[in-house]
Amino acid sequence: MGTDDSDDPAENPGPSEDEVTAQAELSSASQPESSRQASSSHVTNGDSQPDEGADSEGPSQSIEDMLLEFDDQEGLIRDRELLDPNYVVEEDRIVGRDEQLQEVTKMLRVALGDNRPPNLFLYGPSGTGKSLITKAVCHNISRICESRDIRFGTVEVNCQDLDTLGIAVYELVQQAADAAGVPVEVPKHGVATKEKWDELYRIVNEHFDSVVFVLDELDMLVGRRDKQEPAFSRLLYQLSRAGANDELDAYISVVAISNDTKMMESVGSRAVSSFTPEDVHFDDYDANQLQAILRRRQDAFHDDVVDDDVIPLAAAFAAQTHGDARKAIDLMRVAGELAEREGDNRVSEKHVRTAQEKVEKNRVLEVVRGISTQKKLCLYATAAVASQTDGGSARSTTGYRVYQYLTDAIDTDQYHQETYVNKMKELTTYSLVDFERRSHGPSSGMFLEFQFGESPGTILETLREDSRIEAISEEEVTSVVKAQIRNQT
Ligand SMILES: Nc1ncnc2c1ncn2[C@@H]1O[C@H](COP(=O)(O)OP(=O)(O)OP(=O)(O)O)[C@@H](O)[C@H]1O
Repeated sequence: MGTDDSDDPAENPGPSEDEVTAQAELSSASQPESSRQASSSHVTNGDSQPDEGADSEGPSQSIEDMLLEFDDQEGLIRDRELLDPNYVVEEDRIVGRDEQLQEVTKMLRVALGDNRPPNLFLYGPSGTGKSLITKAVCHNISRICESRDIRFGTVEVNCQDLDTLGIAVYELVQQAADAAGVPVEVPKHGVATKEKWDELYRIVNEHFDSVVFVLDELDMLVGRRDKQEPAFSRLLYQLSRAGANDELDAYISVVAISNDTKMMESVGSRAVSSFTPEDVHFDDYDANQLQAILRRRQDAFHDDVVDDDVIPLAAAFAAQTHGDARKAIDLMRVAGELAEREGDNRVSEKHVRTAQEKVEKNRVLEVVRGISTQKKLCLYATAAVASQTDGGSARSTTGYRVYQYLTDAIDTDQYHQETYVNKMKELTTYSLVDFERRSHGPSSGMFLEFQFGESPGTILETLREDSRIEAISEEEVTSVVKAQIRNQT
């Protein structure tokens, strides 16, 4: 292992948080001085009457007055934390995951006896409680270990935004140092990945008897494309091998979490032989389970401000995709915030419906913002087909023909059908689209049938925000799609 994996992202990840903040500051700095003064005088003035000679089109109420008025409003939400998807709720609010709770507890409890727990692979769609169950069990183990004088630590990283193995190892070092309450003694950039591993082993050996490494969204850690083995596979190999060898005195266990049920198929053979996890599967929640999850959080709102049909409707919307509890909770939060903003004194069905549109659009936006133009064209073609079929699904063969039309229309490169299918399959990791392999009888070939998690209309609308796609006539795409659907055998 050398510097080869250190910190150069393989692709340009887009503007960093600092850059975005800097841009925001720049744009406020580039406001004309007069307009900045005008708005600040409103803030400090506190007088709701416009100054004499002031622009009669200006706001009728000062910002300060508005702020104070909002501050006086009671609001409908009393405990926002309960509606925050990153907040780890107490055990009595966890519903419908008894089997998984029992399995994870049974396996990790070994740490209580000062022994090495097994490695685990937790898989299933997003929002099905994988992180929550892991955190809840580790939290309890940690409490009991404290009373038994066992130095137990949980080192948790989310791999979603980690570009390379070097960055991932540094993140582990940082989290381990945080858990131990010590400073990190290796730089983030400019050193070989091996030095970061050594720092990790040093911190773990000096401060812990037992550590559980939780690697959330591990399949997203792909690393540099010129490497034969994905970065997550190399991370698993190194970490689990160190656990079994002399490098570490502490007992370590790795909990790998992924939405991709097939992730283990991409793990290299040497990693498979050292990682050998126990699998725990998390299924989708059905609408009843989602209702039960939401009911246990209803006290996030003040008493008697949530209409009876709000929870069943939010649960039904979330169950439509794949039973994502995060989405159900998000819907409740956004519905509550909308009701508050509109000055309503109850959260009602109408707020949930508006929240559903908003949440759906945000999720699509989040995914769509980060993908290449080619992937956008694949997605647009497939969603355009799905939007015109009764069941809202699209065959890959039909989608590909529409994709060809789109690439011709904007005169850009055209992938082969196989690459189009692979690009679409890659989009399944975001739960935006799912697929099944199908055939239309023994004499016809195989095709994939894509099903959308969000409404195809929302996906199309969002993608049309890209000027290259917007330039393609919507009517023409629709007529091409209809003709291709008619030609399906
Ligand atoms: N069984 C449950 N009971 C109560 N809340 C739940 C349950 N399952 C999930 N949640 C809540 O839903 C949200 C998402 O859960 P979690 O982060 O555990 O999902 P995940 O399966 O790890 O998803 P991802 O793969 O997207 O990270 C969290 O706010 C969590 O508290």
